[in-house]
This record gives sequence, C-alpha cells and structure tokens, in this order.
Amino acid sequence: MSKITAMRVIDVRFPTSQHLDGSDAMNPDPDYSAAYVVLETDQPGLEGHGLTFTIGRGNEICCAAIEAMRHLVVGLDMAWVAEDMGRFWRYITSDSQLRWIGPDKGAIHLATGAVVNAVWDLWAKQEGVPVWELVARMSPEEIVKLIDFRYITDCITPEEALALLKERAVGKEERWATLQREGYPCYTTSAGWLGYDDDKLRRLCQEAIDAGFNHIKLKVGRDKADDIRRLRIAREVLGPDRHLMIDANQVWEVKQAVEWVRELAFAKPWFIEEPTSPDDIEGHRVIREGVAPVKVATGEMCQNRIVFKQLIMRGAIDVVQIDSCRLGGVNEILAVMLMAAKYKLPVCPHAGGVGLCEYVQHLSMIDYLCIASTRVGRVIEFVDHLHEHFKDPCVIRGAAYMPPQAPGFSIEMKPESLKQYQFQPRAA
Ligand SMILES: C[C@H](O)[C@@H](O)[C@@H](O)[C@H](O)C(=O)O
Ligand SMILES: [Mg+2]
Repeated sequence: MSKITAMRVIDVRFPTSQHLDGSDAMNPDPDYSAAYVVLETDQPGLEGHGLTFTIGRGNEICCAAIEAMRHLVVGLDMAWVAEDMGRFWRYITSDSQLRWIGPDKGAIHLATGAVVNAVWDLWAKQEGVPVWELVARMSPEEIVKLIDFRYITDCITPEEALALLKERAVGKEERWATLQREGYPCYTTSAGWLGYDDDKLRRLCQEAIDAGFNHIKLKVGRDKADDIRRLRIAREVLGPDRHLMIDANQVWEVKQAVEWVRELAFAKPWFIEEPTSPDDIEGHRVIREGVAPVKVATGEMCQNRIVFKQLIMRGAIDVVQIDSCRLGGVNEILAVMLMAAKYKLPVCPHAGGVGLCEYVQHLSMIDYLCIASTRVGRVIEFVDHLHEHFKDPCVIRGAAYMPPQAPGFSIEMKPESLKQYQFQPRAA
C-alpha cells in the first residue's frame, strides 16, 4: 500500500456565466469552478484526485480550507485508511481547531468532500477498480465500517444498517449485470437554465427527447408569468407522460412556495426542488403538505447527514438529493443513503456543476447494488457541460449513465485543462 507524500491544490474556474449555462433564480451568473486537490504518493504514477464544486468567487476560500487540512493528509498510510475507513473519516473531521469553523458545514466541510473523495480515488486506483465497484465488492460488514454513525444512531444504528445491507445484498449479481447492460437512468437540466430564451428552451427540450430523455428539469422562481409560459412550452414539447421537474434554488418564503407551486401545478411537475432555505426542515414539511401531490426534493445544499436525518425523519421531503462534495465525501453519503433506504425515500443525486456527474454516477450505482437495491423512481441528474476536461468522462447512452470502467472516481481532470483554467487573481 502507498503513502501520501504531498498535496497540491489548484483553483480552477470555467467562464460558464458567459452563456448563462447553470443559471437559476438564485444564481444568475455561475462560473462553474472546482477547488481541486491532488494527493501524491510514494508510488510512481499513483495519485488521488478530488474536487469540491463552487460557482466562482469563494473558490479560493475552499482551496485555503483544503490547504488547512494538509497536516491531516500528508504522511497518511493508505493501509491505515483501508483498514478502517470510518476511523479515517472520524479522524479527518475531528481536528478540533478546524472543527470550530464547521462543524460538518461551510467551507471546511466542502474541503473535506474534496479531500475524502481524493482518498477514495487513490484507494480505488490502487486496487485497480472504479469506486462504485470497490464498494460494491465489499461485504455488508465492510460497508458498515466505512461510516461514522455519530449523531445519526437515533435514525439508524450500525446494527440496523448491517441488517439492511444483508437483506439488500440478495440479488446483487443480477443487478450488476443489469447495470452493465442498461446503466442507471438520468434526467437532464441542460434544457432548462433560467437564462435561456424560449426558443432555446424549446429546441433543447426537443433535443433531450430525441436523445431519449424521459425527465427534464426546469428552473423557476424569478418571475411567475415567465414560469407559466416556460412550463407551457416544456410540457407541450414533452407531451403528457414524460416527467417535468422544477427547481427554485431556495428563493421562496414558505407560504410563497406553496402558492407559487400551486400555480404551476397545471404543468404536472413531478417535484419542486429547493423551494426554500436548505436549513429549514419545518418549512419543507409545511411546503410538502401544501403542494402535494407535487413532491418536494432537496439536498444539494444540505450541509450534512444530521440535517438530512431531520428532513427524512420529519417527513419534510420526498426525494433525497445528495451532493457528492457538499457532504464530506463518499463515507457521509453512504450514511445518508442508508437513512433514505430505511425510510423508503428515493435518492436522486444532484449533478448540476463541474465534475458532479462524474462523481455521482458511482454513488447511485452503489445505492442500486448495495443499499436501495432498486432503480425504480430514481434518476441521476445530468448536465451536458465541461465533460471534455475529464480524463474519464461519464458516458451517457439512451438517457442512462453507463458504469465507469477506469480505476478511480472518474474525477481526474486533464493536465492541460487544469493549466488552462487555473484561476489567475487580478492584481489589486
Ligand atoms: C448554479 C447551479 O447551476 C445550480 O443551478 C444547479 O446546481 C442546480 O441547482 C441543479 O439542481 O442542478
Ligand atoms: Mg438544484
């Protein structure tokens, strides 16, 4: 096993705001960015890569937070990590001085996501398998050991998790074969960014249908008349049977959310995503009651497993949208997927950003093979931006993610892209 000998941090930013790709009611001009980390090892050619996603300004703060974790990472022995990954996660999140600026939230937790995922990338590369396969080959006992159950045992204990995983392991081989054949279904958000005009919306909806998509997500929440008009266009192109989802990116008050969504109900949205503050569990519960049968989804800005626990246990959401690097990497995501499975809620990961599609495909595949054991009622988000910068970009076939084959977490960017898009701060 290798030893981590050095760490490099790179501030990478893409000028996506130029074409309003990624725009929504809260974020009108995002520049998709990555606080990118490389873990070097004592084995020639073996590196772990990871990133956390931001939308531009502030990316340097995440880079600084990663830098602040250097003493926790450099010198780590991968044999020690692999022996007890849950112990590693507790260790990496327990530096008390760094914990003070969290805990489990904000820039330090985004940094944790980048670092933990880089360690996973390294571990999987060392084993010569993609991350999804590394986990899917583990026994239920080994999977339980990956997770730090601190603060969630009132929702799920390690013993309950083990029982669930054992039960769900039945039929894994068959599911594995299905996955290789069909992949994991996805939806597209690329048609529905708020900054796109009606013609572009119509054209992109049609292109999505032609590419086989049965689910399309549209941004809403800036102007009600615009939303009504845009949803009419989308529904017209989609026809009555395909799924339309809407995403307000947190712009509404609780009452306002209920009223607004009711006015959009004519378009039969499957779910409303992020209707209000990501921290407002009670608000989500009230909205969920008020907008049914439209479902409520959230999670891309849910800070940690503890907030997810409350959203899940209080009946505040219908769809659990984990984010691959807002949470503290794979280990914490597994905890959330287990809680969702226990409460029979579908996990539909968030992927509207750079590198997020590459990451989340692994997570849903683990969910399908080991935890939820079904793909029914679940779709991964897909956005068609910036994949050309990755060495092993996600592969979409017939509106499904095909299982990645290359060893690692699919998150390694091409050296020339890292060089070209490295942020150059302007002199004051
Ligand atoms: C600023 C970003 O593009 C967001 O709009 C995006 O992550 C979005 O919320 C999504 O659900 O994909
Ligand atoms: Mg969203």
